[in-house]
Amino acid sequence: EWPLHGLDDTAQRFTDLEQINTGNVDRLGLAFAHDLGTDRGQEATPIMVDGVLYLVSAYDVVQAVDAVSGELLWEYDPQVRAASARGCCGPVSRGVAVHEGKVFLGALDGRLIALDAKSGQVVWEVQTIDEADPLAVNYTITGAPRVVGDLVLIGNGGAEFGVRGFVTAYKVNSGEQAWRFYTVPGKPGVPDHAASDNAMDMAAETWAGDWWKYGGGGTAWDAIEYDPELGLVYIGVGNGSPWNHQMRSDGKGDNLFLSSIVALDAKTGAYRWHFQTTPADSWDYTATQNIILADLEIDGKPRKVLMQAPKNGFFYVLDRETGDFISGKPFVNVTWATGLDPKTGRPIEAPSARYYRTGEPSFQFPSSGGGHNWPPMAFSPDTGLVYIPAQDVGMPYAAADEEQVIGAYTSGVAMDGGGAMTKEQRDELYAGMKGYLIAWDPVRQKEAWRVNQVAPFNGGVLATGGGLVFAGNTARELAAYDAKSGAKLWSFDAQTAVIAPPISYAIDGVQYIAVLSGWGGGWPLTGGVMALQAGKVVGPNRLLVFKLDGKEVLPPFTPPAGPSRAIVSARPADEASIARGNQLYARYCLRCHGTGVVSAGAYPDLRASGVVPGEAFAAVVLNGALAANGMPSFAGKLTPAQLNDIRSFIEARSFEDLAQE
Ligand SMILES: O=C(O)c1cc(C(=O)O)c2c(n1)C(=O)C(=O)c1cc(C(=O)O)[nH]c1-2
Ligand SMILES: [Ca+2]
Repeated sequence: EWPLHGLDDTAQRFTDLEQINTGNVDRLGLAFAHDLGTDRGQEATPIMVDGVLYLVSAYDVVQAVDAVSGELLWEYDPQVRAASARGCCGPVSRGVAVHEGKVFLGALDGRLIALDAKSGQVVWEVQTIDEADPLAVNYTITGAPRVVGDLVLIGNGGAEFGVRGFVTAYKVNSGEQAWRFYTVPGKPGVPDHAASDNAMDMAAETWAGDWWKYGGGGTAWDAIEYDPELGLVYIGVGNGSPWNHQMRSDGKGDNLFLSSIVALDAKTGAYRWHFQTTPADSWDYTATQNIILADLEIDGKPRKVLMQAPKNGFFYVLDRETGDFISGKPFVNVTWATGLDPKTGRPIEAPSARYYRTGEPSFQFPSSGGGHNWPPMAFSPDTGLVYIPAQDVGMPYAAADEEQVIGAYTSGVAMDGGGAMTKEQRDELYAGMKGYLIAWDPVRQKEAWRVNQVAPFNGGVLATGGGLVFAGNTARELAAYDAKSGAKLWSFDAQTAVIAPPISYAIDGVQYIAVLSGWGGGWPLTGGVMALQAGKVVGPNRLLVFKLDGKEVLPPFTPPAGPSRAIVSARPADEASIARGNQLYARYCLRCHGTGVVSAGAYPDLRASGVVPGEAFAAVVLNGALAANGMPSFAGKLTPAQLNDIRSFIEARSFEDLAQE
């Protein structure tokens, strides 16, 4: 079975199944494919219990599927399409949790929902966000809930818009709240009456200014792990809100517990220890990335460790009993820091890194997308290696001078819609982008091997007792590699990108590999041209299940043609309007419609949208004509004059890229 998000409490994503192995993986074939019926990103780890796969696809649609036949047993749709423009990265989910006959779903709109595992009927649901909070509309849930004893834990996202992060534990049977832990302090003098109270007194000493206006950030939008032996829960905490430390905290203090791993008492939520990977985060360097527990021999002594490869580019090994730093080294190109203090693990920052101090734009690796993002890494105790879907992508950081707007992208970093860079600058940025599967030795803190991918932002990883590593990629494949050498032994044309992590299970003596295919999440939405590096990779979303000698074939698929024709016959004349439109586009539109108004395929390409030049544009953007499809109304946020500026910018980009001779 595959009962927990990371398979078991170690969350190593290592199955000891070995029927499929290095000697026969070339015989691996499709057992069945199941259409998910949605058209956005697939990020979830399926859960397999009692012969049933529990999936959650885009828009949080949950399905129970027979794990041998592929028959759909039931489906539950929480109806979150209208909320799908909330959050940074599309209507994605990283999975459900299944426990004693219940399926738990964290829905995009903030609800935690318990379903009956047999029927898919709702047993209970709670709204985890305080709807009276003026920042409430900025919250989302994309992560998988985690069951810990008789509690189910869930965090949230939204730190690109202005929120205050927290994790809440609910009783599995009733949905009654057991405890809540805030990750950053609230407004001074306003008590929380939460499990985090004492820790927040300590954390508040590391903040300055009036950060609570923007919430401060610290969202726990992905990793929550549990060590039953120690009774500790480990929470991966995200970036500051806004990113810009000057704007958030007057440029003062480490801002606990941003970009930290925090250990809590599993029963009460009380603080136990923390380790901060990026003090005073200013780059969206979350420490929400997946956490793996292992027992490693280090300097001749057995150590209970926890491992993480957060966005900031350093691979960390910590003592999971105490939070003590054991070791850390860069696993990708890192320019914002020159290394870590060998005793404390505190980064030694490059002088240019804090763009708000220098007043200069500062080009740094990794970008806000991270050296490693949410696609989970895996650890094989057989090889002693961690397998990381990693990347080198740089990014120009500069302080924003305009006022930040709650409810829009509120990073405090100057955003460019993709119109201000010269072609040379863009080419340089794009040429530096690389994606890898890196095998990392956590004891020696050294790379063992790496596979070069076609483009960055590739799939999560599964390691197996058959000596294999499975990972999808943005070049439309699921692939298997030799865990010792990285040699590519097998691949399958999935007709679309595979970014979700594969799982494995066995039924009646047959081992299966299962994965969701489908592209979405942050990169294809915002990346624009950059995200097209691997070509057009949006295709049918499916559950794909493989076994030895599987004989099924996918129906043929032809990717849709790209946009071909400009929507205007001349570039708009008003350059000032185009420039204003570039800024407005960056703040309101880019996160779905892409840098430079280039769609990587997940959403309509506005450069070729007949809606933009006509009357319908205002109906869609200001009056919510397509709200049911997830395109929200921007009434009250954008004036008709601003809409005109956005139109000018889109038309200019359309003419630049698509005008016919
Ligand atoms: O700060 C946050 O609250 C937050 C939330 C999320 C999310 O919930 O998906 C992402 C991020 N940040 C983020 O920085 C990021 O790179 C990211 C990528 C993705 C994705 O699904 O592809 N989500 C998120
Ligand atoms: Ca973030």
